[in-house]
Amino acid sequence: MGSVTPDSDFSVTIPVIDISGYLAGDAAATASIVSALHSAAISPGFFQITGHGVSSELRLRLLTTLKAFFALPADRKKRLHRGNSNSLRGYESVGEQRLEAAFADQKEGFMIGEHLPDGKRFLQGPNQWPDEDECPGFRETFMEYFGELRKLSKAMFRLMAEGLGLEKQYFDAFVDSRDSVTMCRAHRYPPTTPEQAGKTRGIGAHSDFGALTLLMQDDIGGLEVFHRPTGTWHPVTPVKDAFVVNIGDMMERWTNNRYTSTLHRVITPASTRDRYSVAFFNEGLLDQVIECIPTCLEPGEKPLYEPVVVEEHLAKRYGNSY
Ligand SMILES: O=C(O)CCC(=O)C(=O)O
Ligand SMILES: [Fe+2]
Repeated sequence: MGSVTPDSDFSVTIPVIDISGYLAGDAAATASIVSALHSAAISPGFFQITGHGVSSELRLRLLTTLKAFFALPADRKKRLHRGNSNSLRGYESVGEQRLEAAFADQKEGFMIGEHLPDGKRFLQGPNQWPDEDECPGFRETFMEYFGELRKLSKAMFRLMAEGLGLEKQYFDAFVDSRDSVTMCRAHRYPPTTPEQAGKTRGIGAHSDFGALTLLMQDDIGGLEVFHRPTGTWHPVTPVKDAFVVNIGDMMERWTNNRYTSTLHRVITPASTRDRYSVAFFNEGLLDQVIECIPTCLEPGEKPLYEPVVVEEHLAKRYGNSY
């Protein structure tokens, strides 16, 4: 994927949507939130949400404990390597994932999910954690955040359901069952030099595999989305207190391409500071069949995709990226 300098007179707008009216139960506000979200999901497939109710205290506490975790000695982190896990839980060092063939991602990560002690299925299983005295509060804070993002995800799916003309509980079981697969990965992107900036990838160009991603990013910047018609890259500029939300491949397929799963990447800007982000991937229920949602088909229109089971779809996509 070549990098093209954006035209000076062309930019992609990433809408910022305040969802507080919906959370407060305001019907008029909800109608306009549903419509803003629906059109953002169609294009550009990325938006940012504010007024989401996840406290700044929790977000800051998570960032603080993440910094402490990534600052642990390498051998302590490697003890928690995701290679120990059947469900990709745990630590990965810089360069281990490759989302764009020509570049090893310049990030380190730590993945958690719902703790399922006897996980026998794909992506299901126990988490790995550092000892409490090594990294006080890390486990508790990360799991508290995980629970909050689960709740917020359910709200986002309800808004999408309304936008798609479905009953609002349509996705509830998919997103919020005990067995719903949700992978949450924290990242640290080491700073880069002016010489290296633009030549390496924090994370290579990719689209997300699952249905919907909620991302917390700090104020460094570097996340970019691809505009296919012009072949140009555009920043997702950090907005204070906002989560970035994007449509993944599963939702694109489910909606018969009504919603767009947009290619994105992270170019680590030249900086003296690390960049931190935390992605929450809603991957759904492994046995769910993803098959064109009825309201996404005009009379006479044909589904673009064969039905696929979530587990098969994810196994293929995760397999290709590691
Ligand atoms: O760190 C970011 O800003 C984006 C991460 C991302 O795209 C991913 O993990 O899929
Ligand atoms: Fe992504």
